Amino acid sequence: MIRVSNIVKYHGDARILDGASVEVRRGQVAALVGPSGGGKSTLLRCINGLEEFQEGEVAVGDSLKLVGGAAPHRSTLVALRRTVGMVFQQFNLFPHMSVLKNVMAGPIHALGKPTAEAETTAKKWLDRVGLGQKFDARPAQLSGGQQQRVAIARALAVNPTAILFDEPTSALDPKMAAEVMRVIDDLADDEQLQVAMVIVTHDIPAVKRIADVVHLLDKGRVVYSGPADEAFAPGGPAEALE
Ligand SMILES: Nc1ncnc2c1ncn2[C@@H]1O[C@H](COP(=O)(O)OP(=O)(O)OP(=O)(O)O)[C@@H](O)[C@H]1O
Repeated sequence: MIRVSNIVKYHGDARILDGASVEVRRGQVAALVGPSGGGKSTLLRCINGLEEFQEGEVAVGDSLKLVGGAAPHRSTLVALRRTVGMVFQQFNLFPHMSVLKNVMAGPIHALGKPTAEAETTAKKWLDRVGLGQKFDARPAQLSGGQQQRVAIARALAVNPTAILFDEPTSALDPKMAAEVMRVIDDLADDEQLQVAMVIVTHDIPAVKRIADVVHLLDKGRVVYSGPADEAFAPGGPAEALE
C-alpha cells in the first residue's frame, strides 16, 4: 500500500506539489493524469525517494516512511529501492548486459539472491512479458517496446510492493505503445499479483482500460480521485482541466 499525505515540494521558489494526497492499495492500478507540468512525475519520484520534499509524508507498506523536510535515512532508501519498482520513459536498461542479466541484477544485488535463483526468477518474468526468446539479446538489439517490456520484467523481478510507471509509452510509436500497455493491462488483471501500480501517462484510452482509479493532478494538487468513466465523462473533472 502507498499512502501519500499532503506532500509539498519546492524547486527553488516554485511550489511544484501543493499538498497532494494519494492512496493506492496492493492489487490496485492508479493513474495520475493531468496537464503538463502539474507535478505528476515529481509526485512519482517522491514516492520512491528519488526526490525529497518539504512537507507531508509518504508511507509504503507498514514500515517504510519518508517525512517531508527530513533527508531520508540511507537504509530507508535502500529498502525503498527493493520495495518499489520504477519503469521510466527511456527504459534505462544496462546497455552492455544481456536482457537476462538486466533482469537478474535486481534479485542478485537488491535481494542478495543466489545466481541460479535470480536466473529462474528473471526467466519467469521475461516469459511473462513475452520475451522468452530474447534472454541473450542486448537491449540495443530489441525494439523500444521490447526494451520497455524488459524494464517491466526487471521491476517485477524484485517482488515489489509497488511499481511506478513514469510515462512508459511516450517514447514509443503507437504499435509498440499498445504492446507495452497490453502487458501492463495483463498484470493489472492478475489477481495473484498483489502489487500497487501507479502510472503516469497521457494515454487516456489506456487509462480508461486499465486504471481502477484516476487521480487528476493540477498545479500540484489532486483535484479529483475516482473511477475513469466519471473522470473523463463529458463535462467531467478532466475536461475542466484542459
Ligand atoms: N529539477 C527541477 N528543477 C526545477 N523545476 C523542476 C524540476 N523538475 C520539475 N520541475 C518543474 O516542476 C513542474 C512539474 O513537473 P513534472 O515533470 O512533475 O510535471 P508533469 O505533470 O509530470 O508534466 P508532464 O506531463 O509534462 O510530464 C514543472 O513546472 C517543471 O518545470
